[in-house]
Amino acid sequence: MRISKALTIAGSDSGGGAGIQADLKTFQELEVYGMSAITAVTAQNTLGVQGIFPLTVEAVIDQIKSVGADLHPNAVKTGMLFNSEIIEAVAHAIKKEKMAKVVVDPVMIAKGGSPLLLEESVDTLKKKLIPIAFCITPNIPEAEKLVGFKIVSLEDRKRAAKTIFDLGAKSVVIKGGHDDGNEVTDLLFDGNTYHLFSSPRIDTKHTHGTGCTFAAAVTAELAKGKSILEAVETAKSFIHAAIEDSLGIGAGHGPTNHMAYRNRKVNV
Ligand SMILES: Nc1ncnc2c1ncn2[C@@H]1O[C@H](COP(=O)(O)OP(=O)(O)OP(=O)(O)O)[C@@H](O)[C@H]1O
Ligand SMILES: Cc1ncc(CO)c(N)n1
Repeated sequence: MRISKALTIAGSDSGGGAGIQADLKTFQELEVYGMSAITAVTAQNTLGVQGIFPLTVEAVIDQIKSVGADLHPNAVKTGMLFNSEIIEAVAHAIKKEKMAKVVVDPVMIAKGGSPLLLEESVDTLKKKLIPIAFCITPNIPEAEKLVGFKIVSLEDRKRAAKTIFDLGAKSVVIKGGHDDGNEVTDLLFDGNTYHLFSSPRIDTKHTHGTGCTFAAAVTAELAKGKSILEAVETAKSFIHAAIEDSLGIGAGHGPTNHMAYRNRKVNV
């Protein structure tokens, strides 16, 4: 059996709904072998982030090197990177290991408001990581930080996607979870065309880790050799099912159900 392989370079969420844990669960559900390089350990649950413990640059680099030297991932995802030193080290290690199909989820702030990236590190992200991204998946507030203007209309969002594309990413998805309205629309710009992916907005507070899960699904599909258009389409279906069938655990913003997409396929 030839299995596709994906590496996530991200923070650990002790609550299991976001970060490394969400990524590995998503890879597994999409039948991709998952590997991890942990950048920071967070003490976190559905109520918020209680502690952040970044790893040393050496620890982060060594994990990426170990995976690169032996397991050769078909695609890579980055999530919480926390500071400029880690961003630079990750960008350098990805290039050195010649890893391709890099999906950058520019994680900045957790749902409860805790910073998962230092404010001063946004510039490093733009200069070092975006130029090597095959795809970048900001939500609306993250995209605003990257481009420096407010995103209100669809035209603003298209202009923002083009601006981020011009920083060097091969494709850009600006997610619509933070927009309002009855529909949630994600916008993909692949350098030529703007594609819209819409679904009904699910009325729920259980959206912890939706961004990580969506980007991990894109990464898994790219690892299998799918096009960016196909990968985003599958990721949108995956996250919609995961939110719709959420597990209802924890007293705050609960996690999504990573098993929902597979269960639905099995039951049709
Ligand atoms: N209420 C909702 N109903 C349906 N789909 C949603 C909802 N909220 C988010 N999504 C989908 O989930 C994905 C993630 O979008 P979102 O903008 O919430 O990301 P995010 O803010 O990065 O998430 P995170 O909470 O992990 O930081 C997108 O594909 C979006 O369309
Ligand atoms: C570790 C980690 N990464 C990303 C997010 C964003 O959802 C989070 N809450 N925690």
